Amino acid sequence: MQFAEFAARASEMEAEPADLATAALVRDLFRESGDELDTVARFVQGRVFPAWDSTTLDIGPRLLREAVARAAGPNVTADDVEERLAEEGEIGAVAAGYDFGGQRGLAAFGGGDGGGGDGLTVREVDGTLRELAAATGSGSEDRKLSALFGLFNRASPEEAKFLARLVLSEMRIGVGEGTVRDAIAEAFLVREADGPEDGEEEDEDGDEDDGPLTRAAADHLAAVERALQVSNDYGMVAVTAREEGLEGLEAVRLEVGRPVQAMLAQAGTATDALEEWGEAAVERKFDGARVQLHADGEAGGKSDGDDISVSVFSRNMDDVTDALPEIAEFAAEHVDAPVILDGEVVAVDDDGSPLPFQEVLRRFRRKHDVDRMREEVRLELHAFDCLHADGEDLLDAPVTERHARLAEILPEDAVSDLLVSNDEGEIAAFEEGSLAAGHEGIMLKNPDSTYSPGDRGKNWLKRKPDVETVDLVVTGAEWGEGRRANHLGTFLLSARTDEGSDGQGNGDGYATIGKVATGITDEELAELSELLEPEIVAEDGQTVELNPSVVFEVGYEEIQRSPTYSSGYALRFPRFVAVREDKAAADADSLERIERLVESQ
Ligand SMILES: Nc1ncnc2c1ncn2[C@@H]1O[C@H](COP(=O)(O)OP(=O)(O)OP(=O)(O)O)[C@@H](O)[C@H]1O
Repeated sequence: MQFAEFAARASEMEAEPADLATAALVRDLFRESGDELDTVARFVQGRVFPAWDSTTLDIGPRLLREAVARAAGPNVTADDVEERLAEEGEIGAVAAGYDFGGQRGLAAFGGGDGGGGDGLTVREVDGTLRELAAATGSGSEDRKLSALFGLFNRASPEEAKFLARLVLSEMRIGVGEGTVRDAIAEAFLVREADGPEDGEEEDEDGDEDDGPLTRAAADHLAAVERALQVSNDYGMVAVTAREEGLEGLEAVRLEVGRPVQAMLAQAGTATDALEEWGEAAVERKFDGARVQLHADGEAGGKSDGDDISVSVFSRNMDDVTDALPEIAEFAAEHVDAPVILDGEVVAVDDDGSPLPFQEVLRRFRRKHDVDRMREEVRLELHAFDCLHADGEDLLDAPVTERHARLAEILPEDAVSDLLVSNDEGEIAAFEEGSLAAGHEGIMLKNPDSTYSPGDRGKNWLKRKPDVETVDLVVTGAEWGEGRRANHLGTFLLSARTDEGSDGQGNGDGYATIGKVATGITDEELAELSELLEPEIVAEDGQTVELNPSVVFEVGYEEIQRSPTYSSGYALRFPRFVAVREDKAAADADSLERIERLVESQ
């Protein structure tokens, strides 16, 4: 498929306000994507790699601006691009405003169709971006720049628009995960289930989708959803649906080495839990960072441990194996068959008492000096779930069975204690013991519930007595003054507003709610500046606008209604607690949660 064709379809999606009609456009695109279906299914979501793969292009807005400037011709500088960005508000529109094709190079000799002359293909764009992601070490920035320049130089304005957005992983075409899921089902499954559809073309206004789904259609949608949950690979699932239908989708299994999304919790109490389920599976809530352990070994047989290879993934499915060698070593030592385990890594002091979770995050971030850090911050694994053991997927097994499998795999002190009880008093005593031991609180789980990846449902409740903090996205900042002049000093915080819509953070997905400047040491300020500077999208005097990517945990005294910020709320006495390295912008707290917090004040 020509990239120009893909860009034209993306433009149609961008112009289409109705979700159903957008899904129909995606469906049609998928049906016509041929060999490039897997890539197209990722591109529509602004992804080059599958969701489980933590490889990134590692191209910040600054590098992209430079590439755009270079392709736009000798008279255009990165500063000019930045200026236009301040006017247009987003890089796709800026890129579409330059006439790359006519400038120079191959395109000038190609067909005279405004720059798409020597036809970029979807495959070629994908290949180049993948190569560019693999570039590391000295000179890699230059190589990235020239590879990007090469792409833009051959792009028409429409192609440039979506290329720029793809590079920043933000397509802004209203296509979220749900849309892609529906489009896969509709493109390759639902039609069969609903019987032959002669007048398909006439149905394109989306009317056909208005009625309730037929049973078969609902089952097909569920099969796609399930395959996606298990694999986190939209490209592979689309191709499987097309090539192997329902049966193929049902055969998609967990794979050791391919992380799945973590199951999440809501806040709740023992009373809530017992009312709902009759009894609860209660565990300590460890105050650390979530990890998923994948150990590969000989299925079915006890190996001697030498041929076990272990990967450790963070809550965002980033590979953190190298930063946490002792966790991988621990697993390699104890595991002798393929497993996928879920748990929490906690930092402990010399007596084994838990330290605040910020200490763990210092380890997660670490790329250099891992050995020294290993001495400084001791880590312990507390595993609480088992998703796969020895060739068997356990997602559909109940909590109690999964826990029992876990207890067979790891030594007792690495496995969370589990109390199954219907007695509030007994649960309260367990909670007290948990807090006395320095843990954060307790987790209450529905003993019969299955493991639903990525779901913040009602089957896991968390209970912690501490004052609430909120996790907010940093969307802006101000340069400091005096001795802090070289650092970003005051940070603008936003809550997510996209919950339930396209889930992608597209468009105006964030609403401001306050600024934080206190609670930050000089050393932290320097680190924060380093972290945030590459995310600067626009600057105006002291103020900078940031690409929403870094999440702060922030304490506060109260949340008030306020016209100052776009959320309609303001944090009173906000205090920086930590960077939530384990969270992406999409995991930050939503405005809906803020509203709930306001109600409960
Ligand atoms: N026994 C346990 N079972 C499940 N999760 C646990 C347990 N102990 C600690 N946790 C941690 O608690 C989290 C559950 O809360 P939630 O899903 O809301 O994540 P979160 O947003 O990181 O919350 P928090 O900031 O409260 O840790 C899990 O992600 C996990 O990191």
